[in-house]
Amino acid sequence: MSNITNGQLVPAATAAAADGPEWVSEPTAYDAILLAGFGGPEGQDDVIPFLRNVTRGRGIPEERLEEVAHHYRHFGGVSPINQHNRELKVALEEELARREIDLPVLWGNRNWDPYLSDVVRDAADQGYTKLIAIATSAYSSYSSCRQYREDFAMALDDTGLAETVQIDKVRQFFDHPGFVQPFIDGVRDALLAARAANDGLDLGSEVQVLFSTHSIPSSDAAKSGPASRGFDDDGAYAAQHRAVAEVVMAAASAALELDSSTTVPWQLVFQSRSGPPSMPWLEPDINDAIHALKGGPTRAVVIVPLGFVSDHMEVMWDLDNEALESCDEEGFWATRTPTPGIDPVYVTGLVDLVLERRDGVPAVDRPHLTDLGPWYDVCRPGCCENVRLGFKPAVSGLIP
Ligand SMILES: CC1=C(CCC(=O)O)c2cc3nc(cc4[nH]c(cc5[nH]c(cc1n2)c(C)c5CCC(=O)O)c(CCC(=O)O)c4C)C(CCC(=O)O)=C3C
Ligand SMILES: [Fe+2]
Repeated sequence: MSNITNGQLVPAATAAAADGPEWVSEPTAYDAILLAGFGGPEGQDDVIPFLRNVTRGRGIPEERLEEVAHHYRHFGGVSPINQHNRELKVALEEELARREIDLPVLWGNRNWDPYLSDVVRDAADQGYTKLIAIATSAYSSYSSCRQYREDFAMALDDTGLAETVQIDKVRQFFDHPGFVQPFIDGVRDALLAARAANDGLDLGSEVQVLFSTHSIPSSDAAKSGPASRGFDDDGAYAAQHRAVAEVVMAAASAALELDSSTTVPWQLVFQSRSGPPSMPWLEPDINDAIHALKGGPTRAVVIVPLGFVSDHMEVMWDLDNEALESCDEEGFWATRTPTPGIDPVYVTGLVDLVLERRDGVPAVDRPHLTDLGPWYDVCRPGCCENVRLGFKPAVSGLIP
């Protein structure tokens, strides 16, 4: 049976109504999990070809590419991200075995070996034709959701397997407890450390928690999420981050038993801006936000990599190197909290996401920590469109 309609791929079982309560897809007998990563270089010779893969047709200025190449070169041309995904694959396999769930985990990347096309071909060779994808990306936007869906469609097209292999994708998991809990633990521990290291620190005024995520072009932000939800100019992308940050602050404050009159100051900031300076991207930049704290009551800064699932290059360079240095310049005590990585609560949560999808668990029974969720199994028409690059076929989305 074909799952291509109007040039757009849709899964065999799609939600009936655009935004109705019945948006959950039907139970599906998946036969394998597709762990889909970003990919990264694994040696100096890989750096330039990798950057070309990522930025093809994107209008990223040459200076920016040279700068980013330098970040990779500094670490021997090796991004830690592939190793993270190898470790995550093993952790998922162990969790599946522990729960006696018979689903193999196949790993493929968008931008580097092992490429998605090769993995999809291998899957079909082994007889796996109903894949449930976990992309290592939690929020809604072109770069963090739709681009994965387009690359799945491209892999099916490249391999000629669009008629044979179905690729569905678990919902965006920004507000799933498995993803959020490691950030809550991290903020709690960081606030304790800040208090221990700074005599008489007033958590209600002298600390600043900076929730950092990848900046994206403002035009992508505006299109993130379904138009029908009526998000403001920065779209679902910013709204989801703000909502999760609120949950993290409330839970960490509760864990520290702060009295109800103490509100720890926090803000959402953006990092790793790329693209030409003339193109608007989400702001403020984390370094500008740190410098802007100068002259105020702030003595300690807690940096939370809320937009990232592991300590990859953007975390190692842009946060651990640049942002911590900005804090140092202003004389602030500073720390960076962990990413989910292979935290058991995160790994368990990812397996739960696969099972709720396999079993068609009703929306009301799906764990979610913000009012925005639980997010959709199947993306709404036009969700996370890229107005710069134009329409491309994508799996796991409803037809416009
Ligand atoms: C939202 C978002 C995430 C988070 C969601 C997710 O995790 O998927 C993310 C993750 C990542 N981004 C990564 C690397 C890069 N991203 C680039 C470029 C871009 N990212 C963008 C957005 C995002 N990116 C955008 C809008 C661009 C401009 C080009 C375009 O319109 O597409 C460039 C080109 C150079 C530059 O411009 O910086 C590189 C090298 C790595 C791997 C790191 C490693 O190797 O450890 C990871 C995990
Ligand atoms: Fe990126």
